[in-house]
Amino acid sequence: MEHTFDEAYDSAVDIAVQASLFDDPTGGARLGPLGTSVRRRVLTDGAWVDVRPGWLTGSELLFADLADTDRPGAVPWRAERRQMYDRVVDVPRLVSFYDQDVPLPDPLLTEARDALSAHYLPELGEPFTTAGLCFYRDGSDSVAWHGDTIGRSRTEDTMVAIVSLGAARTLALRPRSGGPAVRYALGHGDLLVMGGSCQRTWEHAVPKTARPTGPRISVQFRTRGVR
Ligand SMILES: O=C(O)CCC(=O)C(=O)O
Ligand SMILES: [Fe+2]
Repeated sequence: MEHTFDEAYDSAVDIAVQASLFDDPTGGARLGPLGTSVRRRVLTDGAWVDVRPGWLTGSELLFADLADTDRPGAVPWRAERRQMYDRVVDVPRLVSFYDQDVPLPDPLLTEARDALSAHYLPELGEPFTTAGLCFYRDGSDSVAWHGDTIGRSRTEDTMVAIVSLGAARTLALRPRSGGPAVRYALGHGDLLVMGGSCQRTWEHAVPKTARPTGPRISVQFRTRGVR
């Protein structure tokens, strides 16, 4: 029997995928190095953004686990109302917050947090301790313009590290002092870190989109006493 190159290639890929799913409890998800693969963009007013595209690869199973509400240890997703400045607003997305010392819902998230803590320790001076998870079910889920200014971040510089899973969504940032927004399309496995004065001097948002969009989960790692 003759095989074309493509058929032979396809079956080899099938076997490789099945083998990795079978052998590896993470389903083949991997964190790449940080180091010099992280690119910094300096914004105005002492704010900056670091981006590391594709930091996490092969994370389809991780996404499915975080989205699955029936499995043991499932993420306790809840609808959110949030105090923003002087108002309480409806936030159309699901959230879950893992405080310091609460085990994260997947060992890969613990690995990610620890890798971020190690990479940023010289500059940040403290580890990332908490994880906020957000679930944007489709393009009509979003988060309005805000800074993460609850706690020390109201007055102090800090870092918020976001790992994005699932469908790509835009994370937009704009200076509070006025001026153009900057936009990042955050796709599967991308890392974005907001640093310096970013929470105080800039705002960020995940805008709604009319384009058909699959679900996205974002994981935000923060330091102690920062929301
Ligand atoms: O989903 C994101 O990437 C951003 C979430 C966010 O800004 C927040 O929860 O404070
Ligand atoms: Fe935020």
